[in-house]
Amino acid sequence: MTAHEHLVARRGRRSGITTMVAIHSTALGPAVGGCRFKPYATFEEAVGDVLRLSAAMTAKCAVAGLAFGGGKSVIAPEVGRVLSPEERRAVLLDHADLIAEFGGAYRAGPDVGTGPADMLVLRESSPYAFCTPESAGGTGSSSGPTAVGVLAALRAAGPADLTGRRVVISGYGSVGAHLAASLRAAGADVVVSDIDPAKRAGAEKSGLTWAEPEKALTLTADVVIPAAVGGVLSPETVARLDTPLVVGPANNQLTDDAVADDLAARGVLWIPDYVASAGGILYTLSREAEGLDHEAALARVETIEQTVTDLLSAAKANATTPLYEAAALAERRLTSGAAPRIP
Ligand SMILES: NC(=O)c1ccc[n+]([C@@H]2O[C@H](COP(=O)([O-])OP(=O)(O)OC[C@H]3O[C@@H](n4cnc5c(N)ncnc54)[C@H](O)[C@@H]3O)[C@@H](O)[C@H]2O)c1
Repeated sequence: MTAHEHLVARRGRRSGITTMVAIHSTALGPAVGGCRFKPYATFEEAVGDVLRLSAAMTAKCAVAGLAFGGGKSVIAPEVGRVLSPEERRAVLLDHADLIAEFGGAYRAGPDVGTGPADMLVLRESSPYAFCTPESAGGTGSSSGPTAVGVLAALRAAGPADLTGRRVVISGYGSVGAHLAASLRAAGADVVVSDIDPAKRAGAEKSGLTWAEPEKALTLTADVVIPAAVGGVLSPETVARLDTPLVVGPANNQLTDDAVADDLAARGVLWIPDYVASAGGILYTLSREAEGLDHEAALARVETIEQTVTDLLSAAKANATTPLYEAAALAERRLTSGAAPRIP
């Protein structure tokens, strides 16, 4: 894929905290991507993350059929620093100024560490933030539609009937909780896991089985769903997987693209994260940028099922992996400069 178009990092004039915006591609339209608010051990680590995540957004939008490009932004307070509400607001306003300088070429949404209320603060400087709270006219959290998209991908790749099937979800957060509820309602035996032990009681009360986080991904299961952080699929973890299928919303699950070949060699079907996790962005942009209503936007999220079906057929016909076919599809759309409008 092509090189990045822009990377700007700035120390905020109000907060003194470093924030950055990376635009990977605007070939199909303005770059969209979440604003991640988290401490990084080094500046280079934050830069690496924003570059990787923005490139994944280009592929996510292209494969989803959106006329948008890929971007991402990061707010990186020093490790261990606890921000007061005033300091948090100050750094968000600093970041909003940086976003405004791009004149709409980058548009932010919530990501790890930010939510709809933060998007409202970003909006104070420019209109370039999605997912403000519903009370403020936005579409709020996109975790529900993201879960709907993961379930659509699972329908294309997994067992037709989930009754009694064991599904392990690593990360019992917003998307993980939506998925757990839907999968349990579909009759699956759902195991959840999270690094936050406070979530255990609620999970067990909802009829879910709890697993320790360090073991979750390698449990014997019909489906494993990474729904926490990136970088969880490495050559070492893949060698210990005991499942035929991995599909989930966590961004950048592979430590390296070559891990997709390790997964295939072990007979594990892995649905590329940027394909399975596109439900949130599809829903949000369909509503907020294209003016579709709730039902029409959700119907667009469901198109992920057909996208995954097509990628699996292509991978079978060409003896490749779904990642190879997804990357090739993104590249074709980026080179032609057109994202086909998906109804
Ligand atoms: N929310 C969305 O619309 C959306 C869209 C696309 C992709 N994603 C990605 O999906 C993932 C989940 O998103 P979310 O909105 O549910 O986030 P969230 O922050 O609500 O939940 C993540 C959960 O993972 C837990 N966690 C963190 N590290 C863990 C570990 N090592 N093992 C187990 N649990 C761990 C956290 O305690 C938290 O409960 C993230 O990677 C996010 O980037 C989310």
